[in-house]
Amino acid sequence: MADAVATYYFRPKEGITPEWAAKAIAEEQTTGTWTDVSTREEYVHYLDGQVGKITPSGDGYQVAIRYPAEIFEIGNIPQYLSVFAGNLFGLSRIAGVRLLDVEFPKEIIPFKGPKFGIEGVRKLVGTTDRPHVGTIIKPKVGLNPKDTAEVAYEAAIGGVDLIKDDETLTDQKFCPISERLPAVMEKLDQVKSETGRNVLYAVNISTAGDKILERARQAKEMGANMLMIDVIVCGFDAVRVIAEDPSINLPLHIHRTMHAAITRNREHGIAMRPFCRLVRMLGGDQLHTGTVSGKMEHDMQELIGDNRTLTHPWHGIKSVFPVSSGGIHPGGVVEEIRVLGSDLILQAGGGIHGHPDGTRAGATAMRQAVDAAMEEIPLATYAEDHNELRRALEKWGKVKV
Ligand SMILES: O=C(O)[C@@](O)(COP(=O)(O)O)[C@H](O)[C@H](O)COP(=O)(O)O
Ligand SMILES: [Mg+2]
Repeated sequence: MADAVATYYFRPKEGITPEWAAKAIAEEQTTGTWTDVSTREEYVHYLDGQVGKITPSGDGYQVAIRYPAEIFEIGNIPQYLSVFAGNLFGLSRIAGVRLLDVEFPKEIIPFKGPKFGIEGVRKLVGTTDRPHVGTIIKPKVGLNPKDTAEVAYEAAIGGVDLIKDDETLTDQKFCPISERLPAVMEKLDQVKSETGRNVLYAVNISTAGDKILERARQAKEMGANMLMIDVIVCGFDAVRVIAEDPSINLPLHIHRTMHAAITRNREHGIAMRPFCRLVRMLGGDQLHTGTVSGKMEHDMQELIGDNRTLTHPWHGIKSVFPVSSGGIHPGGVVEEIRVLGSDLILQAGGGIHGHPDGTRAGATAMRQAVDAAMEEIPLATYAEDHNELRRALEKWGKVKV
């Protein structure tokens, strides 16, 4: 069986050699600890982590550590994470260590991956190559089910392909799923009969581990056409549980709220790339990865690589739609598409509901910006005879990255 290979950036503390630090990581994550122990029988050494070539990188070093496939309990994602992303982060003689990526051999991926993927989601929405436009209901929380459905209708009739709950909205008393979901789906049925367009609504089913499957099944019963999971706070395996359930068969929109506590620090933590691989193998159909023009901290080269990890051929597993979200507005759309391509979901909350003429105009302005980009017409030119876009550019301007 092929091994898994994890690549780390690390910076040893003063007086500690990179060789010592790399070995400490490999030991800590496999059969070793801080001192030699008499109980480590010869026959366990086939599970030892193997330190690869150490190369200088910025203020620190990069190293690839090989983990024998036998160390993994096949299919147990929490156990996988404990090996390549476990205690190593706490080792005091290492000033900082960041997991950059993991090469997973097929043998340790007994999962089916996305049920829909980019192709399947495009089929549901009826597109072939243009980016999808999505919106997040704003304000994040507080609206009652009736007003939520009204906002959803305005965004859908304005042209969005996707509507989603915000990451903090679940089943609170002021907007219970049992009222919100049917109300929104009724409005989307109305949009379908008025326009022929099939708009997806990602209802947020994030909840406790022992409840999430039942909540997903109930949402399906209530007519959901897409589900949303906050993967970091729910746990990666929650995605697998929902994706693998044959009775659910709905596309999964994966939000990564809390990720930045782990991914943002370039000296210490876990980059987004390993999370992209996990979400892809476990069955997420869409995943937030970041923007090049928005409000959240981002690194363009890392982001391009993360999106490639979701969309490029990989062990025969379906692709995942990257979601560019967070401070997105029509003035940034052209740059997002120029840098990240058109297999992309451009998602705007403030950038749609903050439009001077309201949600419907905001949605239309986003679609117009996408059309301008796809037809390679300068945004300002396109805005001359597209009023919604013109008004958006007046308010937020154009972005250049
Ligand atoms: O709450 C928000 O901020 C958003 O709804 C965006 O709203 P706006 O469009 O109004 O900014 C999303 O949660 C972020 O995109 C998450 O960040 P990321 O995609 O980086 O995980
Ligand atoms: Mg949000």
